[in-house]
Amino acid sequence: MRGGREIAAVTDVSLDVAHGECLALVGESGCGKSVLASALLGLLPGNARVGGSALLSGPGPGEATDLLAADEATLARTVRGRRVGLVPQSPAAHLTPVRTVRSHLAETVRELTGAKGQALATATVAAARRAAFPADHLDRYPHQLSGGLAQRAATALALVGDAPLLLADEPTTGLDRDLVERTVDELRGHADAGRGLLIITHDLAAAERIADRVAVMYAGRVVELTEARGFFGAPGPRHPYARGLLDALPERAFRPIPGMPPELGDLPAGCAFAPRCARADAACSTVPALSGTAACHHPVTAPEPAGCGIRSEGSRT
Ligand SMILES: Nc1ncnc2c1ncn2[C@@H]1O[C@H](COP(=O)(O)OP(=O)(O)OP(=O)(O)O)[C@@H](O)[C@H]1O
Ligand code: NI
Repeated sequence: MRGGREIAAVTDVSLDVAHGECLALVGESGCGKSVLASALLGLLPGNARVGGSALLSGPGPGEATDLLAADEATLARTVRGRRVGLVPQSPAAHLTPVRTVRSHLAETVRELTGAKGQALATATVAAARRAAFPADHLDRYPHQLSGGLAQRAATALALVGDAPLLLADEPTTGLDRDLVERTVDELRGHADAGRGLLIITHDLAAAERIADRVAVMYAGRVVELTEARGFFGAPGPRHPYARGLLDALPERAFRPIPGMPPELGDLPAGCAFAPRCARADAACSTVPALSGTAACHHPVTAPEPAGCGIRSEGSRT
């Protein structure tokens, strides 16, 4: 909310992540990805309103906790770090400035595993190694870390608890390509061990590398939710926006989606993507429901020749 206005940052989202599964949440900046992750962990500012439910299986067999209904004490004591791990989007902001990375990691390892003494020291170094955080930088303070190192420290912290669900919000920001791959492979390992992984990323190559399914958000809504293999390969995305995201990649058509995402406080009536979409017509004045895998009145049904599907006005680079 700005200036007393109310903004719907996330609307009508329905997602699930299974044990052993990696779901990648993608979409342009400002579409609501981080708000969704923050809502699940009770980390939204006090003036935010959240409706609906978010069920996390456990703690016992056949039980589930509604994260949106849970009180702060429950979230702080039993959920955050233990049942749901978080790699936050701005890791530097989550590290205490006056403590070294070793001290941060050791505290988390002690809290979550009970390790003490030499075992704690060894486990702390091992936790850093999991996220490719260099052991000889463990005694640095947050302000002495590059963006990439702060990112790795945050990932190391999030992995310590081996939580049944891990939310990783842009976990590869600031990393070189080889470290991107190493990091997402480590995250994938979290899913391969039977846990759930929701990765939020701009990096479609990283999503393609590790995701089982992909959810595409646009202006606060999930517009496509589908198997990663068919999304990145054939037949490709069905939503024109999702198709545009892939076509914009340098290694694909390198053709940007024309225009800009709408302001969330000033959404067009009907399909929010219609003003940027070559397929839009009168039907798009109503919001399309997610039916099948895409929320679109005119989903793409077959691969299209280059130049179709996206309105071609605007610059090409
Ligand atoms: N505390 C807040 N007060 C007002 N608006 C907010 C607040 N937090 C987020 N928003 C708005 O909610 C929208 C969604 O933001 P969010 O951070 O979830 O986007 P995102 O998809 O994660 O983008 P990015 O890829 O840049 O991280 C944005 O338009 C943002 O301006
Ligand atoms: Ni974000």
